[in-house]
Amino acid sequence: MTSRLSEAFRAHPVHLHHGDLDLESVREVPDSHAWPQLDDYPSVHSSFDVESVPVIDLSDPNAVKLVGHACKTWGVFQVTNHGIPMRLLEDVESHGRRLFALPPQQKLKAARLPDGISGYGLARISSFFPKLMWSEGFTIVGSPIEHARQLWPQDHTRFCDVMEEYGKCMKQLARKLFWLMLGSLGINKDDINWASPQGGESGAMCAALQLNSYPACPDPTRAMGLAAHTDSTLLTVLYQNSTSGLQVLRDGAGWVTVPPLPGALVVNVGDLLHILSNGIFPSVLHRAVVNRTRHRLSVAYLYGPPTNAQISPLSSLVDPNHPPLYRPVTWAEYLGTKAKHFNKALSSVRLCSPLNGFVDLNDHNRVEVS
Ligand SMILES: C=C1C[C@]23C[C@H]1CC[C@H]2[C@@]12CCC[C@@](C)(C(=O)O1)[C@H]2[C@@H]3C(=O)O
Ligand SMILES: O=C(O)CCC(=O)C(=O)O
Ligand SMILES: [Fe+2]
Repeated sequence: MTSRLSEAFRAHPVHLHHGDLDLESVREVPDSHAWPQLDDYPSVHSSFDVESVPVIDLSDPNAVKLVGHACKTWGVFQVTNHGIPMRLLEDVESHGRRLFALPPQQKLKAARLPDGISGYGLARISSFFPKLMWSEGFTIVGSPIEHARQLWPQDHTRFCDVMEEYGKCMKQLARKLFWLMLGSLGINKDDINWASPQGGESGAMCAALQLNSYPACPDPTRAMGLAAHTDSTLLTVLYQNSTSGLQVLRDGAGWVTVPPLPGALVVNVGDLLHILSNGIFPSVLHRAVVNRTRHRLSVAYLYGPPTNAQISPLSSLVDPNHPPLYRPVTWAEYLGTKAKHFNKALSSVRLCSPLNGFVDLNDHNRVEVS
């Protein structure tokens, strides 16, 4: 059976009520958006006493080693000298702003369908929480042209052109990052048949572009921008504007803010790379918090394998002391599992071998069997 990324959610429709609330204009956090226990872990802001997310210069001759270390210890890092022109980042940001600044009724014309993947709407994961998040999103898979026409009947091409160019540049960067990450594990292009430029027999690599908008919030201590999650990707490349909000969960340290650095991009390991690395790279839990005075925008490039390629722990990382921790799964299947089980998706594909002793979840450590 073959399927496309856009079909991944056919079997798992989510019916989210978009509501009539315009977050831009409310003066107080309404009950529908008030989260009772926001701080399940203490929040730390980068300061001298706390380690911060690594920043890696991609032109550094040591880049492979640095990337490998960051992936093993954090599952996230920032990159500079990544080759994406600043002008393009600014254009994507301004077109994103232009989209979210449209009147609510106009945006809803491009609403994501319950069983669809692209379009405007609340984060898919909203259905798992009793309270709504303080954000709006717009997801692009393939061409955004149909939705853009709904948004701007007279003038949709500028938006489409910028997003298309951004997608192309991101694809190259994501590919480069993917091979740097795997290179650090001693894996090269001959070791994975589905990852050749044409995708071997299973088709080309797939991706989604996610624009996220977080309006300023009258009481950020009670609202959640985007609830804690891991990405169902191989890796994600995130552009965040100059307003901070992204936080990653660090073992033993709590939530660590990833500070926006001008021109830098945030790269995180997703669930599928965690599986591929047989647990060596943690899929980092992250969330977005909101700001009292500033509107925040982020753009995530969610990079994955061909939708029907079987992803399983790489054979060179498996031996009697390191049994495979996960069963093979396709991206299409995994997205369905995520739609159903959300943060338990990863443990649901974990092999419960008596050897590895039912270790649950993305435990951030490889299980050593002696
Ligand atoms: C290719 C993807 C990956 C998706 C689903 C689909 C399109 C949109 C992505 C996100 C983006 C926002 C967080 C997330 C958790 C969500 O709700 O939508 C992501 C999800 C995933 O990584 O699972
Ligand atoms: O806005 C952010 O910083 C995080 C966005 C994110 O995690 C996502 O789109 O998957
Ligand atoms: Fe994410």
